[in-house]
Amino acid sequence: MSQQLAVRNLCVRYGAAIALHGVSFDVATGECVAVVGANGAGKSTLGKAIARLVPATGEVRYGGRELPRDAVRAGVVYVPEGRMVFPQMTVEDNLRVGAFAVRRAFDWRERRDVVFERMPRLAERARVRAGLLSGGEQQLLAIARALMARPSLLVLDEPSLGLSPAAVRSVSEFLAELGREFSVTTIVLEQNTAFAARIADRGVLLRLGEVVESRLSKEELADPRRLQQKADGQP
Ligand SMILES: Nc1ncnc2c1ncn2[C@@H]1O[C@H](COP(=O)(O)OP(=O)(O)OP(=O)(O)O)[C@@H](O)[C@H]1O
Repeated sequence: MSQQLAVRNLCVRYGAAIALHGVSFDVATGECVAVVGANGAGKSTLGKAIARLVPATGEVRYGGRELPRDAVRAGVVYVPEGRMVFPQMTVEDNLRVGAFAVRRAFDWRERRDVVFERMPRLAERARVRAGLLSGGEQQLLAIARALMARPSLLVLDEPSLGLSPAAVRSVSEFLAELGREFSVTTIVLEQNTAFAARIADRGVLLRLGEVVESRLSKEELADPRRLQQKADGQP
């Protein structure tokens, strides 16, 4: 698999506070990589820095080139935590807004049909106001809205946050197939390591803004004791 994303020596400061400190890792085309770490480790900051939503120093190279400021146009879309669908708008209109994120002219209806075909639960609720959907359905809608921009790299911030165990299961089932269904590379920023282990090919462990380990196996992701040992610097 070719290397698609190369993050090199990424640093982000919020005033005097350093949130990311020389972060480097790669993601290959079609991979699903989970970035895990405790509260405040820098996961969201890393996702936003990759998607060019916060100022950073260092390099984000995508497809061999420096990722431009307008990352969405280059195919990189960030889905914030907390779902943030437009509650008063229908499911379909939420998708339509997602298509407007890219300024290329294309038929949004065609893309909607592709998304609905793979997400029948949303298709059945096309005319329902998004605020009436369950938490899990809203999370799926947030992902679907991002897919409307036809990304090649999706950065998902805590997709399991605030969901019931059943909703976590249905979102993880969808995400596990996402790469194949939509030819998309995925970075999932997660505190829920059991969820991360279910969907990701491997993990990157962050601690206090630094990468502790960039090649965690699925088995390591699923083992909280092992992760804690690594975060504590034990071999
Ligand atoms: N806008 C901001 N201004 C100042 N400090 C910030 C800002 N955003 C984040 N931080 C700080 O940067 C550090 C990393 O935060 P970040 O949200 O990236 O971590 P996280 O791993 O995503 O945490 P969580 O899992 O709690 O969402 C934290 O110490 C946080 O307080």
